[in-house]
Amino acid sequence: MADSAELTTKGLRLEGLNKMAEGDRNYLISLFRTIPGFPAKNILFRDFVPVLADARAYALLINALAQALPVSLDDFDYIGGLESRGFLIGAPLALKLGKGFIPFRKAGKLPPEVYHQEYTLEYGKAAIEIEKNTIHKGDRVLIVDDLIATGGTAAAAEDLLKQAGAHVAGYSFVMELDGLPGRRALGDHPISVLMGMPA
Ligand SMILES: O=P(O)(O)OC[C@H]1O[C@H](OP(=O)(O)OP(=O)(O)O)[C@H](O)[C@@H]1O
Ligand SMILES: Nc1ncnc2[nH]cnc12
Repeated sequence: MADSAELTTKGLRLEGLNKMAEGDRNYLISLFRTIPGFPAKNILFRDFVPVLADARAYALLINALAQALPVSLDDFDYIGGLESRGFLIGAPLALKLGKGFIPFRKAGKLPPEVYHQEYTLEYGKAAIEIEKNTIHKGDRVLIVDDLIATGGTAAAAEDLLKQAGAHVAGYSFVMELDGLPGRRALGDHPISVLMGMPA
């Protein structure tokens, strides 16, 4: 496996991050990493964990997501975070926006009763669940995650909400892997991404 490399603005497609002052943006971007060959051969693993360890960068990231919301605050009731990286940004964003947070967990972690949905990842298969008593018919949920690749995880989140008679209000991602059909899996929902990059 090759060494990890710092992300630079070169090669990035800036969307939500365009709104940030250049100095802050370059600082934030310098704390993302790319690890080639992890967790499988031919995968460029895009990693934002170093951002979390840096108080300034973490705050910049959550502020950027709040500035780039794909819908207005009145258009959703909850933020839904996708385990596990989606928790690390979804929960602080929910607190900042004054919304409740719903964890979409990997299968087998939540007590019954749950809604259950299987899906396919860029490098494997998985299933996610939500607790039946945390979500109700008609609820509108803004789904938050660090990254959209194939869109399988984010689409599974919508399938889970449908089982409850609830709705996706929109999707908010930090990173989008360009060249993969992620957005096509999400229909017409409003989507915001902070930046796109090669898959
Ligand atoms: O668009 P997709 O092809 O579905 O891929 C994106 C998903 O993959 C990663 O999560 P992962 O399942 O690796 O779990 P983790 O957050 O627990 O690391 C990432 O955090 C997204 O949730
Ligand atoms: N290339 C990638 N890097 C980080 N997380 C991912 N999840 C799915 N694909 C990924």
